Amino acid sequence: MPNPDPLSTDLSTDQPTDPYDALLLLSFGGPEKPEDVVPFLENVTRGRGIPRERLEAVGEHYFLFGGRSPINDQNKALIAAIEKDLAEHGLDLPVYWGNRNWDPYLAETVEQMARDGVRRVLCLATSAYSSWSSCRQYRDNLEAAVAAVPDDLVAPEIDKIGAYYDHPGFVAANADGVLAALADLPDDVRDSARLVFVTHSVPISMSESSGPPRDRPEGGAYVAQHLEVAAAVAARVAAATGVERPHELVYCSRSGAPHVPWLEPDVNDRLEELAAEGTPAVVLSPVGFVSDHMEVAYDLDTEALATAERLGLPARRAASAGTHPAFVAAIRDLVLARASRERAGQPVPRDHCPLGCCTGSR
Ligand SMILES: CC1=C(CCC(=O)O)c2cc3nc(cc4[nH]c(cc5[nH]c(cc1n2)c(C)c5CCC(=O)O)c(CCC(=O)O)c4C)C(CCC(=O)O)=C3C
Ligand SMILES: [Fe+2]
Repeated sequence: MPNPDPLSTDLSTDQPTDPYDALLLLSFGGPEKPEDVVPFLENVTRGRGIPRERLEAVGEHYFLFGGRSPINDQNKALIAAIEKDLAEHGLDLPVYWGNRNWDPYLAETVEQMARDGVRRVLCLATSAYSSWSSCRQYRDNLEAAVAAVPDDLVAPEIDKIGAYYDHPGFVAANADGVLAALADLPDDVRDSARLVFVTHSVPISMSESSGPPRDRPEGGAYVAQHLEVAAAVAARVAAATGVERPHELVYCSRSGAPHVPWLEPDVNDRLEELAAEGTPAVVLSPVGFVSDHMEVAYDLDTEALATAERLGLPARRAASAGTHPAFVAAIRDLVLARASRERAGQPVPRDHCPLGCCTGSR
C-alpha cells in the first residue's frame, strides 16, 4: 500500500508532486532511418497476424518520409515543453521517456529509473482514450518492464494516468487547431465547412470491449469518448466563430485481415460521399492522435488530402494537440491532480482499471 496513513501525509508540507519522484512519458515509438523500418514493423506486429501486403504498404508510408516517423521528434518536443512548464511552476519532477516499439525502449528506461533510485513513477501515455491498443496494452507493457528489472535493483512502482480525452486543455488545443484550419479555408466556404474528426480505426471487437465493463456505453468507450471530444471541440469552435457547423467522426489506418470488421467509415470513403453530396469544404481534425504521428503525416496529409484534392473538395488538416500550451498545462494538471489524490488516499477511479477493462484485442 502506497499510503498506509493518508492523513499524516495530507497535513505535511509535501511537494505538490509527492509521492512521485518522476514522470514517465510512455509512447509507441517509431523508426528514425530506412534501416529501422522493417525491424520496427516486426516489433509492432509480432504475433498480431497482420497480412504481409499490409505490412509492405505501411513500410512504403515510412519510406516515403525517408524511413523517419515524426513521432519521436514529437515526443522529444513534448518532453521539452513539459520540463519547461514544470520548471516555470516551481515543480521539481524529472521526466523520463520510454516506448513500446522503438528506442528508447520502455524496459531500458524503467531499468534506468531503478538505477537512478526512482521509487514512485507517474506515467502518462501518448494516447488519450480507452481501448486495448490505447490503454490496456500500455499497462501490460509497464507491468512487463517492471518485472524485467534485474534482481539486484529495486524496481519502481508505476502508476498510469487513465484516459484523459475529456480534459478541457486537450479539447481546447484541438479546438484551436480547428479554428486555425478554418481560418485557412477560402472565405466563401469557411462558414459552410464540415468538421470531420478522425481517429485510428480498431477492430469492432476491440472497440466494443473498450472501457470498464460495468459502465461501458453501447458500442464501447473508444467510440463514445471520441464522439464526446468531437462534440466538445465542435461546441468550442461554434462559440468562438458564432457559426454552427455539422460534425462527425470517421476513421483512418485500418489494418488487420480483410475479413475482420474494423470501425468505419474510412476517411477517404467518407470524403467521396461528402463531395457527392455537395459539401462545400471540410476540416480534418485528428483528435484520436495527441501529436502528428505517421498516421497523420501519411493517412491524412498525404492520402486523405489527395483524395479531397481529386474530388475538388476544399480541405484543411487541423493541428493535433502536440505541444499546444493548453495541452502542456493539462498534463501538469493531470499530474498534480493524481499526486494530490494519491497523497489523500483517494484514488482517481478512471486511473484504476477494473478487471475486464479494455480486454478485447481483436
Ligand atoms: C488505437 C491505436 C492507436 C492510437 C493509440 C496510440 O497512440 O497508442 C495506434 C497508434 C499508433 N500506431 C502506430 C503504428 C502502427 N500501428 C499498427 C497496427 C495497429 N494499430 C492499432 C491501433 C492503434 N494504433 C491496431 C489495432 C493495429 C493492428 C495490430 C494490432 O492489433 O496491434 C502498425 C502495423 C502496421 C499496420 O497494420 O498498420 C503500425 C506500424 C503508431 C506509430 C506511428 C508513427 O510512426 O508515427 C502509433 C502512434
Ligand atoms: Fe497503430
